[in-house]
Amino acid sequence: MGNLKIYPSKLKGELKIPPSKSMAHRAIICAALSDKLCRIDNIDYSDDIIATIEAMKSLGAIITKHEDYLEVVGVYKNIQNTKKNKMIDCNESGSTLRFLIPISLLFDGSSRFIGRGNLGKRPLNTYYNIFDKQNIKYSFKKDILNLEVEGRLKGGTFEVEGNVSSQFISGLLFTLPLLKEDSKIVITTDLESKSYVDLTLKVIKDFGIEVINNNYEEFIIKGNQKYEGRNYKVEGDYSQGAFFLCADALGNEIVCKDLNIDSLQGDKEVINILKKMNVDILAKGNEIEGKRRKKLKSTYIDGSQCPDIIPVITSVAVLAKGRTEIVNVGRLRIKECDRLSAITSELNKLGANIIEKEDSIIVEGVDELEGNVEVWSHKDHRIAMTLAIVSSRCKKPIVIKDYDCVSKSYPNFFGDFEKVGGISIEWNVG
Ligand SMILES: O=C(O)C1=C[C@@H](OP(=O)(O)O)[C@@H](O)[C@H](O)C1
Ligand SMILES: C=C(OP(=O)(O)O)C(=O)O
Repeated sequence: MGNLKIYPSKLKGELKIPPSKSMAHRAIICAALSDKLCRIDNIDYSDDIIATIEAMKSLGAIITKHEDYLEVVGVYKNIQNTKKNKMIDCNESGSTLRFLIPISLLFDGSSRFIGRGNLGKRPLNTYYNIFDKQNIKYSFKKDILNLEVEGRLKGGTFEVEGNVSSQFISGLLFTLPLLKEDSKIVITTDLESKSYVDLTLKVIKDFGIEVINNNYEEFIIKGNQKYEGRNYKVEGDYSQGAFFLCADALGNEIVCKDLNIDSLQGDKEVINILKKMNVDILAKGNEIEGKRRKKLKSTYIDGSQCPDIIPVITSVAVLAKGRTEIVNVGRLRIKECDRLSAITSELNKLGANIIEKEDSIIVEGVDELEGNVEVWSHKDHRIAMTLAIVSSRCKKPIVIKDYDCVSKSYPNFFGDFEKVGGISIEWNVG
């Protein structure tokens, strides 16, 4: 994996923010389960999206990649005729894995799920509990993803915790409408990452599926429904736009294009958080820009609903006056790496003052960051991108080790970074 040396520079210009990874996963899945030929526009072929495309192909959908759109022939009519032993490589994508496990149980034969990185360590117990109740056969290895499942999911009542990963709820929401029986999902704790459930409900509805949402406490799903094929355009990604809006908060001048101000994406919360920190947000149509007032102000942040923007928000808090407390973020430990520990150690190497607690982090703002060190992405795309953005405020250059993991969600991140004036060179640490 490569290392990149970044020289501090002011970032300035306009960027088209890439399409939403979360919305793209959902649109591909719905199209691939539908009864027609669908065209999905505005697709970025990140590693995670490629994993979902390949996974749906393994289940029998016919998917053709074009430069900026995807052609999908849904598998609906052939659901009984797929290969008996299916292999689904999720790479490092938690969404692909947790969405596809229940979907695979619509099909005959067995499915083996494999993957890389931290994926085998991310929790799946919610599904194992369901398999035990429904006598679905499964076997898995500890820590390395190698899960084999075989059986037919049956409708009924599914009790699911809401505070491990919303991806289990999404996975069931995709699958249960296609069963013969009616179903109900009962959420047994507070629901975190709620907006991702909203995104699932929105996209399945766009493809013709009806679900009754009783205040996020239970979801009522009639069986025997059908995904109606249609064309779909994926909107811009707030989780990625957040990097450049936070760059604005750090004193850069980037206009983010293609962000829908009416989006349901939970990471749009970056706007409210930055406003609280003394950043004016100027929105004109689909263009958004942050303008920092004199001094960044510390604040109190609840990260339970927007985990993916917390690393980059922390990098803003590092340079805000006073103490910022970021709470309810324990689930960041079960992402591509332990993100709480990674942001604490790497930003502190640059000169930040962050204390890591079990479920929160405390940031005491500093006036400047020294840089002049090697930092590590922990092979996590959101840590690599956070470190690149904060480098613009370091006094001296930094080296990011394993920077190329950005391909998981934003393959052209460093291309865009360079486009707005970022200066970097490949660096051989030796
Ligand atoms: O459904 C989705 O698209 C996602 C849900 C979130 O996961 P959790 O629900 O596990 O927080 C988020 O962190 C992930 O990047 C994408
Ligand atoms: C955690 C992420 O994705 P996933 O859960 O799909 O691996 C992410 O994109 O930050």
